[in-house]
Amino acid sequence: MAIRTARWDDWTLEALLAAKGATTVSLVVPARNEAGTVGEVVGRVRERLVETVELVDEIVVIDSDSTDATYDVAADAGAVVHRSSEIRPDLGTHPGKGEAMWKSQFVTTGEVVVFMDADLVDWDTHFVPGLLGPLLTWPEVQLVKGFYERPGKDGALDGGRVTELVARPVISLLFPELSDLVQPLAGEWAVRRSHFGTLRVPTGYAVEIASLADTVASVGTAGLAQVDLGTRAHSHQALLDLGGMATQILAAALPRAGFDRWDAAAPEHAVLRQFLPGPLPVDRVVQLAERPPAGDLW
Ligand SMILES: O=c1ccn([C@@H]2O[C@H](COP(=O)(O)OP(=O)(O)O)[C@@H](O)[C@H]2O)c(=O)[nH]1
Ligand SMILES: O=C(O)[C@@H](COP(=O)(O)O)O[C@H]1O[C@H](CO)[C@@H](O)[C@H](O)[C@H]1O
Repeated sequence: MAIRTARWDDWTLEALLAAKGATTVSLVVPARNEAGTVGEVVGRVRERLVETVELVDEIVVIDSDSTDATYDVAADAGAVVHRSSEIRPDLGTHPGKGEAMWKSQFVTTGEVVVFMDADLVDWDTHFVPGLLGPLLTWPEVQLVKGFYERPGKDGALDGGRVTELVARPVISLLFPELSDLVQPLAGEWAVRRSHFGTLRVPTGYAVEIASLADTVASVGTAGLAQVDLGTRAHSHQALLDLGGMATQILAAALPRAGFDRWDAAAPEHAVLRQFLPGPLPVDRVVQLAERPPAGDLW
C-alpha cells in the first residue's frame, strides 16, 4: 500500500479542533545548544496553538546537556523544560537526540506527540496542525512524517545531505516499502504515544529511521502518512559531524533488515576514523545505544 500523502492545508484549524475533541496533544522539542532559535519555535507555537486556539495542550523542551542558554530561553518562551539527564535518573542517561525524545515520554501526557527540531529558521506554526491532521482523522495511522522543500544557500535542494547520501539508498536497498517518503529523516513528525511506547529508540540521530522501519514492520505502510508542510530551513552541521549521524543511521538500519554482524550484545558505540588536514586521523566515538520500549517502564 502506498503511503498516504496529504497537504497541511487539507485540514482547517476548525476541523482539527472538532476532530481533536478530548484528545490531548504534546509538542516535544529536543534541543541542544539552540538558544538562538528555540525561543521562536516555542513562542510562536504557544501564542498561536495554545493561547489563541487550544490545539496543543503542552509544549515541552528536552534540553540535551546544552552549554548555552537553551534552558532559560525555552522556559522564558513558555515551555516546560526538562534536562534529559534529570528525567528518570534511575534509567541512567545517554547523550543524543533520540535519548531526549525517548525520555520525553516520562514527562509528557499527550495521547498524540508532535516532534519539532529547535533549530528551525524557515518554518511556520502550520507545521503542527499539518502533522496532526492524519492522526486526528485517520484512526489507523500511527506515525506521520512532515516533508518540505529544504532551500539553502545553494538553492532549493541544498539541505538533506544524509537523507540523499545515506537514508534514501538504505531505504531503496533494505526498506523499499518506505520509498514514498519524501523526507524520511525529517525532525518534524508526530506519533500516537501508545505506538511510540512500543518502539525501541536509538539514543542518537537514528531515531527517525528506526521509528519508520519498526512502524512499517509492526503495522505496515497503512500505519504511516506524510504531510507536505511547504518549506523548511534549519541550521546545518559540518560534513564530518554528519559522518557520525550516518554511522548511527546505518548501525540502526542494518540489524532491522537482518544484517546483524553483532551478537546479541549490540555495541554501545562505534569508532569512525576521519581525516582532517594534518598528520593524524581523528577517531570519532559514535554512540549506538538503543533504549527499550518506554511502555515497559512507565
Ligand atoms: O544530542 C542532541 C543532538 C541534537 N538535538 C536536537 O535535535 C534536533 C536536530 O539535531 P541537529 O540540528 O543537530 O540535526 P540536523 O537538523 O542538523 O540534522 C535539534 O533540535 C537539536 O538541538 C538534541 O536534542 N540532542
Ligand atoms: O536530512 C538530513 O540529511 C539531515 C542533515 O540535514 P542537512 O544536510 O544539514 O540539511 O537532517 C535530517 O536528519 C536529522 C537527524 O535525523 C533531523 O534531526 C533533521 O530534522 C533532518 O533534516
